Amino acid sequence: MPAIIVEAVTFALFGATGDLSTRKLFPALYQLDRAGLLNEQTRVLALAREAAPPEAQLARIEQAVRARIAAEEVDESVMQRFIGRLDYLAMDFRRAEDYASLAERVAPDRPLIAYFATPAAVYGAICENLAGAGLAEQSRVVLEKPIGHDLASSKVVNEAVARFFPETRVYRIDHYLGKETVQNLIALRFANSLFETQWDHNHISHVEITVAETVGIEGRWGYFDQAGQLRDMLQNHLLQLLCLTAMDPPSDLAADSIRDEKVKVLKALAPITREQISQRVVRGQYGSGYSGGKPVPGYLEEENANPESSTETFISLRADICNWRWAGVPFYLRTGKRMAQKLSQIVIHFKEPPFYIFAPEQRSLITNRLIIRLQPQEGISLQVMTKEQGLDKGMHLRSGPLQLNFSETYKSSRIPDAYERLLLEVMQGNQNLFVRKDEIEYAWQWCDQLIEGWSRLGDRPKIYPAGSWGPVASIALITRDGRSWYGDL
Ligand SMILES: NC(=O)C1=CN([C@@H]2O[C@H](COP(=O)(O)OP(=O)(O)OC[C@H]3O[C@@H](n4cnc5c(N)ncnc54)[C@H](OP(=O)(O)O)[C@@H]3O)[C@@H](O)[C@H]2O)C=CC1
Ligand SMILES: O=C1O[C@H](COP(=O)(O)O)[C@@H](O)[C@H](O)[C@H]1O
Repeated sequence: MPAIIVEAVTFALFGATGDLSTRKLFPALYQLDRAGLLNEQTRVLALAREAAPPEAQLARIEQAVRARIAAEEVDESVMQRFIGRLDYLAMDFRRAEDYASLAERVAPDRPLIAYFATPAAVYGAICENLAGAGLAEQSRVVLEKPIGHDLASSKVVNEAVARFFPETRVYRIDHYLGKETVQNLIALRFANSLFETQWDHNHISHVEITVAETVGIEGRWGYFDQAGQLRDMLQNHLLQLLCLTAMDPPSDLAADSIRDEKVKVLKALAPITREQISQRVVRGQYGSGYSGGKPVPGYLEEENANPESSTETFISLRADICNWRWAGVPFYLRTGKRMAQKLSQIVIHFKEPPFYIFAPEQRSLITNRLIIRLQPQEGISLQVMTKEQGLDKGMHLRSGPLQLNFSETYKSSRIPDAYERLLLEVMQGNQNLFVRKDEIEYAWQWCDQLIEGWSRLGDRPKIYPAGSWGPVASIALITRDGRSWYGDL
């Protein structure tokens, strides 16, 4: 029996035939049902434009769920219960008159969770039409990223939503915040005095945040080419990871206490001037190469590609946080598609001890690092120095890990997908893992200066082979500071 009691809601999924709903949201809802975390009375309304018979749509959803969960996770009785909660309604989200049929299906006495798995351009119309149908008061709205493509356009989206919904009922998704290991950052930092007392410029020399993917752009060229890796990944996921790593301790776990601290970090990010861009930021684009041992095309050779595109599929940069805690501690961020390995990790590099007493030739060995692995093999590893074993060894140092691999250590618990956690939090009315309007806007403000700098400089991305760690210039970026990216093979 689950310890959590979740109230009954009507869950309206706008964009139910889309990629995100099919691959992530319906499977996540099924998993919540399987875990006993959907109230018996909860109903799911699948909404999209396609005028297919509801039975056909429900069969399609069932098929999609089965295809995306492990065989041992298919429980036929849960599947029947889950499908029994669903209803499909064909509507055009921009047409106010289509909302009358929606309103008939919404229980008046329960929260309505309106999840917008549609392009952001439709968010404003959905909000207005929900309000027009008298559904706004009971609704929590969930907005998918990206919110806009720069500061100005994100304000337009946020303002369109704010006309009908107060911030306390707006849930902006950044799915990285739903990942177990990302939430663990809060536990690691603030439930262990061991780390928090070391968490500043006195003890830490630099921090690396890597989110490397092996996938290319493939069928998503149209969307991705308008965005690029800065907008698709850095503006949201990497800056959120930076905030959670760098923020001061919140006074409690209330959503706004955490979000206030994250905003302070974003406000303290040093601008990167046009003169600094070439030294501090590297843009890359993958050329042809190998992925998983197979040859793969370059970005410009993907289906429907514009061969002139200068959109980046990789970015690395050095960020500096201008505050007391982080003065002089660079944060090196990098993220890219078609890289050598799928790997998301935060590496905290601690400073050398203040006085050195061991053999001089061993000095370069001395290093303490905390590695927070988000994916794959979620876990935490602390590299510490010890003495080599044996009578013949003398005081020879070696570096070894204190390791916590979550799936090995906590064998009984499956690691839930980020969307399962986030859907559950919305149903509970908890905004901790969602991004507030000002966070989005400060993050855009910082990214806009980079976009503007590149455009003024006429910067073109540097080509890197698919299956590598990005352009050589990215290695130079960190080597210039006498450091190297941790763990690149
Ligand atoms: N796919 C992903 O992995 C991720 C997606 N996102 C975000 O999630 C959102 C959805 O993305 P994705 O699923 O890929 O997009 P899709 O284009 O695959 O799906 C969009 C859905 O919205 C429906 N829709 C759009 N406009 C209307 C309308 N006026 N009336 C009725 N239905 C409409 C579409 O129906 P129809 O086909 O009939 O147009 C479709 O069901 C986007 O904001 C995206 O940025 C964020 C992170 C990852
Ligand atoms: O938001 C996005 O995230 C995915 C990567 O997510 P992950 O959970 O697999 O790390 C990325 O591929 C996609 O381009 C981006 O829109």
